[in-house]
Amino acid sequence: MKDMPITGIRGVGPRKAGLLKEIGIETMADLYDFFPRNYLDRRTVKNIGTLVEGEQATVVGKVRSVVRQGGRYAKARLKVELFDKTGALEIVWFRGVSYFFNAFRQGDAFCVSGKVGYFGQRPQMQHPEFERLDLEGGESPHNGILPVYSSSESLKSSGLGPRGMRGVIKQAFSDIPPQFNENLSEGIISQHDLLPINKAYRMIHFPSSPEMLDRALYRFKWSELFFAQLFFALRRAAIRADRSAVRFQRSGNFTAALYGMLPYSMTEAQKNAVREIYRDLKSGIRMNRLLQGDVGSGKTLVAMFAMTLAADNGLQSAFMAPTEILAFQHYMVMQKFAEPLGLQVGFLAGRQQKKERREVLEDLQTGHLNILVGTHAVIEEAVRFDNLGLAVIDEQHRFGVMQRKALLDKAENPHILLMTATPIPRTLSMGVFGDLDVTIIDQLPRGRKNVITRCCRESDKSEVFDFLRSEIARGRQAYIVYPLVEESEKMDLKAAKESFCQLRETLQGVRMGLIHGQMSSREKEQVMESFRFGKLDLLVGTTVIEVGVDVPNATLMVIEHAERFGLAQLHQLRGRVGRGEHQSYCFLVHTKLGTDASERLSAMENIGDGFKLSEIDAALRGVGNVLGKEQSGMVSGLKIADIVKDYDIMRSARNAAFEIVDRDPQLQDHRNEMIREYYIKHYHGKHTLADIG
Ligand SMILES: Nc1ncnc2c1ncn2[C@@H]1O[C@H](COP(=O)(O)OP(=O)(O)OP(=O)(O)O)[C@@H](O)[C@H]1O
Repeated sequence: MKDMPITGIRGVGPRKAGLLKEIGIETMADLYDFFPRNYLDRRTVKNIGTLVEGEQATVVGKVRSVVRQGGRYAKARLKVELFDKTGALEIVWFRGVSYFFNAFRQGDAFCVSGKVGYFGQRPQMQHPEFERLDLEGGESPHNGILPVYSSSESLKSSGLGPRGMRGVIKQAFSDIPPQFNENLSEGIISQHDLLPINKAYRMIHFPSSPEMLDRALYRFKWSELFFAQLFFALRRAAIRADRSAVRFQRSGNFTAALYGMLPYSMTEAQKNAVREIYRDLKSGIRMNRLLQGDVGSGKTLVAMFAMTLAADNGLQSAFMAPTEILAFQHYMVMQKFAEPLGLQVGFLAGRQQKKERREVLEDLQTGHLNILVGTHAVIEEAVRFDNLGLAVIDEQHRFGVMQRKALLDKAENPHILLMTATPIPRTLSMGVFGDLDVTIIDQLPRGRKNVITRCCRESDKSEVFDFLRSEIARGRQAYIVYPLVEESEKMDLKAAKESFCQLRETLQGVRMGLIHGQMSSREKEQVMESFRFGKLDLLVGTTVIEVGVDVPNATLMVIEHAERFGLAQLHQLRGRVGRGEHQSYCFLVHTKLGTDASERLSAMENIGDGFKLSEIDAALRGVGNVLGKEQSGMVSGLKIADIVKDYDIMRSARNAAFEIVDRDPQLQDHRNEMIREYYIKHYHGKHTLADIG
């Protein structure tokens, strides 16, 4: 029945069916699932006499007059006067005058929504949303709630505007009253006080009261989020059910020695992260954990502890980073820790000489190497481990699913530690990383000071340079970063190179280096190394210095054309300073500022916490854009629920989903049959961000 074409509905012929197909409605089921985009209800309908300037309001009234003005030489406009028993409202159109002229007829009733302005003493709305009502037919928001369906210009002109759609859907429900298959168990429905599915469908289309509408919306949001979380719960259970991951039995000498040689005390957040990871590794269940930390929070050390525990248990670790600069930097840090412990660390990247590479591969295969650090070179076919027990993937979102999987395929069932320095709002974590265990490092090492951040104009640059000189005179180092975006890559690079030449003139005596993506890996690494070892005072570059670069003596970051960067990127760039005990500074140099850019830069001036900034970013750009394509899988699939606004509903649905899977990991219990059926139909075969095991 639900698969039947909509031409079965009285009044829907081939022409209307063709138009509906354009908006994705072909079958009866599509039509039932075409939920209203909005509702007009008596809680929001106001009397015309009570309208207040500036408010967004809905009114219902009858057309008293329709006047068309202007035309050939003067600007055309249409004025419609709408009245109710408390007053009159003027509605004005400056565009689409002919179309609207035909839409309004004297005596017809309309419901209009828009922003209230005042013209003289009279309330006015310009270009409001409107709907014709059939008051005699009982269509009045005063009598109940009126669903408003999305429509398009072509649908409207063919009688399928919101009103026409209402008619079609009403007909669909009354011709043969549909029966929907319940997809939640009785237990869940009563425990969470949800509307049964048949009632929920009816109430979402034809709510009998505002309360019923709220309950119908709640039911659909809840079940949508429930199945999304069930997907996570089942994925997680499947990974945990696989008990073949090696149990790391004990912390041994290496771990103790690493702890003993630390030049600083670990933060509580670092200690907690290590504890959680150790608990996983020793549990005998495969670890699948994401370590999310703000910039400079010390994730590398946490990873080092995990890899040291692997070594204590005679197992190898792999550490994969997205760029050579990063991989090499990690290699050096790990080498520094590992050498005194007697652990062997190898490095693998595309640029290596054949002989060097052969030696690394041999040492890896014979088990001589404890840790292999590298770029995606570590997933190449020729790379064979003796006994890989732990795979660490830094900046995990910069690798594709296949690349991450390739690393895990290097052993039977290695434990997985994913890392990211791009915080996402905590509230989103549950919806995005729902099947991963997440550890957050939200504390910076003791003694770190906030990076003092200031916006300045091009014209203030000479002061910025004076400051830069004084920092360098005090033995500190600095970065100047230029934007480089794909669309204008050539021009941007040219600008960065030219600016570098000019800077040489302006900042004579300052030892400076240039770094950008078109240099060879070796050239880049040479410049980086000179900077790291203090042979350069100033590093001028494009965003290759964005993520992970760690030079604690650098205290000044100047970002040119800061208005062109996103918030997350600005925060990452700023994170390159403030990594040692010295007070650090960030100057955001900008030219013209639009509203969004100005909000971004002011957020940077006032907020240092990456998690808070990510929330602002999500509010400014939308959740989907912040998460990026791959990460927003579940978010973009949501039809009715909103991952941010419906956070509480998600929490309730998630608890329910995880409880069920805890008790019944295969959904075999007959009480879960309906859930299972629906799940298999809609979710089977999909994958998540963590779906790499
Ligand atoms: N507990 C600590 N006390 C003092 N310094 C620390 C501590 N932990 C790490 N560090 C130092 O802080 C700096 C940042 O650490 P690390 O490079 O691991 O940060 P991160 O979390 O990877 O940050 P990013 O993502 O910005 O690269 C390093 O120089 C490191 O030696």
